[in-house]
Amino acid sequence: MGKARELKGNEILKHIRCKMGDVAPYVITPGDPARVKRIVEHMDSAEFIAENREYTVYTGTYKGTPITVCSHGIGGPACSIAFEELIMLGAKVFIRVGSAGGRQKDIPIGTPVVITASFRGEGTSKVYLPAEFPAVADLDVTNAMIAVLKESGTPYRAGVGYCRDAYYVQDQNLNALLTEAGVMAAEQEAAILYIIGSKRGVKTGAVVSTDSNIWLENQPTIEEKEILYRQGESHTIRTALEAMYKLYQQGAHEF
Ligand SMILES: O=P(O)(O)O[C@H]1O[C@H](CO)[C@@H](O)[C@H]1O
Ligand SMILES: O=c1cc[nH]c(=O)[nH]1
Repeated sequence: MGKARELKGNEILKHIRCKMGDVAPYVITPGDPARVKRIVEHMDSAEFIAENREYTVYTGTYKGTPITVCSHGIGGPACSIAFEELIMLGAKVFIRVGSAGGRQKDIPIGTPVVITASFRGEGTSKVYLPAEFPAVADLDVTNAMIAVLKESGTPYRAGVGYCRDAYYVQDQNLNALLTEAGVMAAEQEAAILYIIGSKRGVKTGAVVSTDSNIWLENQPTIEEKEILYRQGESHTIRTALEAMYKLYQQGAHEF
């Protein structure tokens, strides 16, 4: 396992602009900085730590669980920087709270999807580990999120995600193949998070709300999609926070 780089003294890291002591062992990472604020609203309290480029960071507690919320931006290079710097500062358990395109016809927009593993259709993760290595979420993190969704009776899906680089390129043959193989949702960061988790020895998982679905015959307007996505997002935020609480009770960060 490759260790994260060690820090020098009170070093402030270049991108997330945090230093030792700023980051909790439990980290929730949305892509969108605006989502950070919507997550933090549900915490007991949270302090603004730093804002630089696409990275906005708050640290606080949820039901006594020490949690940092840090946005990671869009795509592999941006998110890998956030994950690496957070790990250097002591992050141990990650949940990505994201958006994604539904890839099964029966997934309505606004559905929470727990990504249990991810197809590595992007470039960044291959710099860390060869393409044959599976991008898999930590079982305890995944199980905690599924338990929260089951307990609340929220309709959800769980399964393999499709992680990719080029948002505006659609390979229809690959899309059809992956849907046939049961892939649930397409997004751009879960595989990188899971591979960095394996490489650096931290626990990772992801829950996304679908904001679209390429297979729907009647495509909603962007405004209708946003309303449905936000309904799903409220479930993903609650799922991540409650899962972190469960994991903290289990001592998931003690390794
Ligand atoms: O909403 P976030 O978390 O950014 O996730 C998804 O949205 C972005 C693309 O619109 C990509 O980052 C993709 O992974
Ligand atoms: O990558 C992504 C993210 C959100 N929605 C999509 O359709 N694709």
